[in-house]
Amino acid sequence: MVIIRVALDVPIDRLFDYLAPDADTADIGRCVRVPFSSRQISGIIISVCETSSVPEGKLKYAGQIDRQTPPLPQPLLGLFEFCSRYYHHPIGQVVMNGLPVLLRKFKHTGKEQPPSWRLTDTGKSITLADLPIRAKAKRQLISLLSEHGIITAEICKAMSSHSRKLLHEFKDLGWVEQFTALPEKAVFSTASSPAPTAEQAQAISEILDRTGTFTPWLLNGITGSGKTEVYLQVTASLLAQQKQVLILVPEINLTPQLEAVFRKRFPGTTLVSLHSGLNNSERLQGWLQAQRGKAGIVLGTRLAIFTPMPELSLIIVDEEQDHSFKQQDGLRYSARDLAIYRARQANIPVILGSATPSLESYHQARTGRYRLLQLHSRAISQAALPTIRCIDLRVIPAQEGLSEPVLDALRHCLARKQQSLVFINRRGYSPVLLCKSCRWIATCKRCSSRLVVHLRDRQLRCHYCGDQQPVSPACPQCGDPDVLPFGHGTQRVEAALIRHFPEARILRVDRDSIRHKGAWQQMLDRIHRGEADILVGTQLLAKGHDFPNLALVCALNADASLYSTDFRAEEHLFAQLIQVAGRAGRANVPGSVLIQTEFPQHPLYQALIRQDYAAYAQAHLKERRSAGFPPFVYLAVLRAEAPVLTDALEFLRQAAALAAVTENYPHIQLFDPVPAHMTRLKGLERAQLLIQARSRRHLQTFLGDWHQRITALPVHSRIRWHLDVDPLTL
Ligand SMILES: Nc1ncnc2c1ncn2[C@@H]1O[C@H](COP(=O)(O)OP(=O)(O)OP(=O)(O)O)[C@@H](O)[C@H]1O
Ligand SMILES: [Zn+2]
Repeated sequence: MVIIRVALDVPIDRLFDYLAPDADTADIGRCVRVPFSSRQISGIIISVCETSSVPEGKLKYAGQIDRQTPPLPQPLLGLFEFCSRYYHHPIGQVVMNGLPVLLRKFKHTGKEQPPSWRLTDTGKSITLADLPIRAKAKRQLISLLSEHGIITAEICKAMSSHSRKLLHEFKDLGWVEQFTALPEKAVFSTASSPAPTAEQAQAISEILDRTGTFTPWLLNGITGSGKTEVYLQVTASLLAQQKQVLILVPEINLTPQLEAVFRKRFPGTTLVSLHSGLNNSERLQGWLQAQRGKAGIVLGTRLAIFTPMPELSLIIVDEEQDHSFKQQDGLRYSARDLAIYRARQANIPVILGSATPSLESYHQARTGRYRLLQLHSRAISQAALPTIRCIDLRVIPAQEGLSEPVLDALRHCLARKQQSLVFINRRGYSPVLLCKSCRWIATCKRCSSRLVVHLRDRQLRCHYCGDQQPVSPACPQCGDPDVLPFGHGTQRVEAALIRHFPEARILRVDRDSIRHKGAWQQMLDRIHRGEADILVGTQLLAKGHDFPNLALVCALNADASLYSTDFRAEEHLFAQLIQVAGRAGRANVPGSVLIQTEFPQHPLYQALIRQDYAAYAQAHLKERRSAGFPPFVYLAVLRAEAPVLTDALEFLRQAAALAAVTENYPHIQLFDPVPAHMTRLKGLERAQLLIQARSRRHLQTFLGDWHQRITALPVHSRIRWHLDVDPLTL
């Protein structure tokens, strides 16, 4: 009896058994249609076996197995399994989350290029003497393999079915493996690559010295130090060996630029770009090219970590500190952390690159678990780090968000025909609508948030749930017509700048202005062509960009996140300001940065002025250690939401009671359930329970056991809950 064990996209953490008389081990990793509670759904075959815990009479027959598409390779299945175990998320949902939609739906278009066979290292050590004289077919096959190195798909097809079966038998023994041949030798345009600086050369050679071994590198290079060039030259060397490279970037907005740089450098290499902006068929095509080894480079956002790449030899995670690498709903995985796992699994190097690494990664590098590579100076010899100065708003007031020194500096830049960037991390016109008489503030009905004024379309909008309503002409509470926008967003600053500099070409870049397709690329092109003098932008413009003529950066409302309750807020702000400051003076024009603040003496700004990431990180790590925060402890959060807050809290109390912490898990600390920082979201009340452990192992052992018990709790359908391992926000 042949039974297949299938991962299905259902919220139950186990595999499902089906009868499949025609299946064999070659079907592992293939998609299959199966009956599931009166419907047919798709799943992935995880294993093939002969027995099941389900009584024989109750087993159903599987439907069609998709043998057109190559099966998911074993390492990818291993990654899914790890991900399911580590994040305590149902295996079927993890697998299905990682696959292109069309593959899940059986609607693939690509024809399979059958893989070839070759001996593994174990296989190479097998000699004819190891095989009985009678086993003629086996002996022939081994001779054939050792003589030719490989058996191509065509030869395999021409062989007898018995020989083909033997190949699969050899595979089970670990003697042979299947692989998909890479296309002809990759071509690069070496002409366009600059001679690396001494620091770059050092980094490149150290990385290349350790290809083929699991080595996590932290490439900590200041802004403009040419980290990209390091990625490019290491990639060039690996492509020349017919290998594949995976590059992860935090945001879809960063993919086109990096993609352009890589395409230009490697015109003869197939580069697949995978990000959330693709349609289903584009995603599937890219995925299949990667899986068949045709794509030398895969570049994408976090989901790309699940791309099958048979010849994967390097993973690069650019801007590794970025929070977008962590998915914030459903399967809450960190693509950066999975990259480390995957690199270990494939025994290859992984480069985490950043000017301001996360404290977690920096700590790993300082304690020797990651290897640290540093680039201390800017790559272009004339370029230096910008000078940073604080403007004390207590002494020098701002009007419409802009202080006189900022206006002066902008004027100066305009006169010299240089670009400037006004950074304000808040879109809309103003973040608050306030009644002067009764202090009423417009708030969202569904969230604990204030409504943002979007003056152009005269709307109040919730940036959390998207709800909107017209700006009311009078205060709904007291009737006073004097309701006013309070505080500044990008639109308001743009309007003020237009008044101050009517002759300047001002370009606002935020999520509202890049909404329609193609707008983002058009804006970037305009900036690069020098068709904008003053850029007003949010964090969209803060990182990764290389605008050579940008001389001035002014940060307006940075203080907003200085005294946040979130223990990561400061780290995040420091990184963001270093990033945005780093946009200035990247080429031949010297850069300067002005920061408007009411707290110029704050240690964060003092460290920023010195642009000394290392000193800042070390001081902060000390604080984290004494306060008992990551990376010195390991966290998980159990979150619950319900229409009524007490229900959510009650559920968490029940869950806490299941933990029996003190007896079985002395290394685990459970905190009291509390309302979430943003208690109401999209009409639901949210609460959370923090779990802390001294080691990852302790945390995982506990969570595995606890999660099972919570799953077994009878929970009212009004309550939704999830576990977030290594949460970024509390
Ligand atoms: N060896 C080199 N010689 C000359 N120019 C170089 C060299 N390496 C990089 N550059 C140039 O230096 C500039 C900055 O490089 P890049 O954008 O890679 O910096 P980065 O380290 O990624 O910075 P950030 O962290 O700010 O994104 C680019 O214009 C790049 O072309
Ligand atoms: Zn809302």
